[in-house]
Amino acid sequence: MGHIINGKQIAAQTQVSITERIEAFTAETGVKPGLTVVLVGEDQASQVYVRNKEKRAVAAGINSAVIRLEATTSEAELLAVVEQLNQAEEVHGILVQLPLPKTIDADKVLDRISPLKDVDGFHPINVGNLAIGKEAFVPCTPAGIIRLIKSTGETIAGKEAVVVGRSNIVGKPVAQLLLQENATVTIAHSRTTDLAAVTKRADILVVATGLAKFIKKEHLKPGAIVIDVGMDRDENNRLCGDVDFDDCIDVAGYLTPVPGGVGPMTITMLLENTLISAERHTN
Ligand SMILES: Nc1nc2c(c(=O)[nH]1)N[C@@H](CN(C=O)c1ccc(C(=O)N[C@@H](CCC(=O)O)C(=O)O)cc1)CN2
Ligand SMILES: [Mg+2]
Repeated sequence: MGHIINGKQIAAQTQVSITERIEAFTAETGVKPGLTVVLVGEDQASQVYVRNKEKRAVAAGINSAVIRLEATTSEAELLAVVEQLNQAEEVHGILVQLPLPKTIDADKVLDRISPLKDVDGFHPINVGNLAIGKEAFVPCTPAGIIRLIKSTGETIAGKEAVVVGRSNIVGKPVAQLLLQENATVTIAHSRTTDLAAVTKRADILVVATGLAKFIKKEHLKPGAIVIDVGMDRDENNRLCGDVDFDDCIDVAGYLTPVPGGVGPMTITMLLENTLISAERHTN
């Protein structure tokens, strides 16, 4: 039976060390890292995530604020809010919660966030800097995935890593990070011919397809580290991942559960990015 990677526990442990670092930073500089999250509309899941971000940020010693805007907010109004936050000295991190209402062009909004405060790592400058190995804010979910892989104690360098999914917020950046760790990286996607032949090569398999229980044991190399980024609903409307956990746990070497795997690390990495931003803004 494979080991379950307990993301909830690793996230909590990591939060303790980030809290200590924030405490030391604030004691030394008199500056409290500041994070402002902007939430537009009534999306139920987003409300929960934003509340969790606020709670965990406060617990870590971050000055946390949430700006809640009506679903009818115009793109121009949202851009004006972002502009204000770009100028606000006490705000080190800005995060606009996704998804945004369809009436707003999300790319336009993300492009307007100062790259120096872009703790989500979604701004094209940060995306580009990550790709060329320069200092960048690393997107939170991919950063958390690397921590979870490292928590196994296995080396990444030289391993075959396969990422299934090519989104800008998970697939592409996690592939960049695995490459930085000297893995041999393949990105597979919905148009990949014979997916199982590709995934079976993977010592490290990261799955971000959005398809419930899509990956079965037939897709795995025995002993692989399998990271499930999915947040889907099964036939009983229960939260599940892109990997069929029960089918795969006996073949995988390590597997993240859903819930309790990748998700909790996303917020932890946001706290770390906020601290990093405060450090960069403070001489
Ligand atoms: N601006 C951003 N928007 C969104 C991001 C993001 O990183 N930046 N990611 C997701 C939402 N998200 C954080 O914002 C997020 C999603 C899920 C979790 C999490 O801990 N999930 C739990 C399960 C929760 C449940 O029961 O529903 C888990 O996996 O254990 C944290 C953060 C989209 N938007
Ligand atoms: Mg999870």
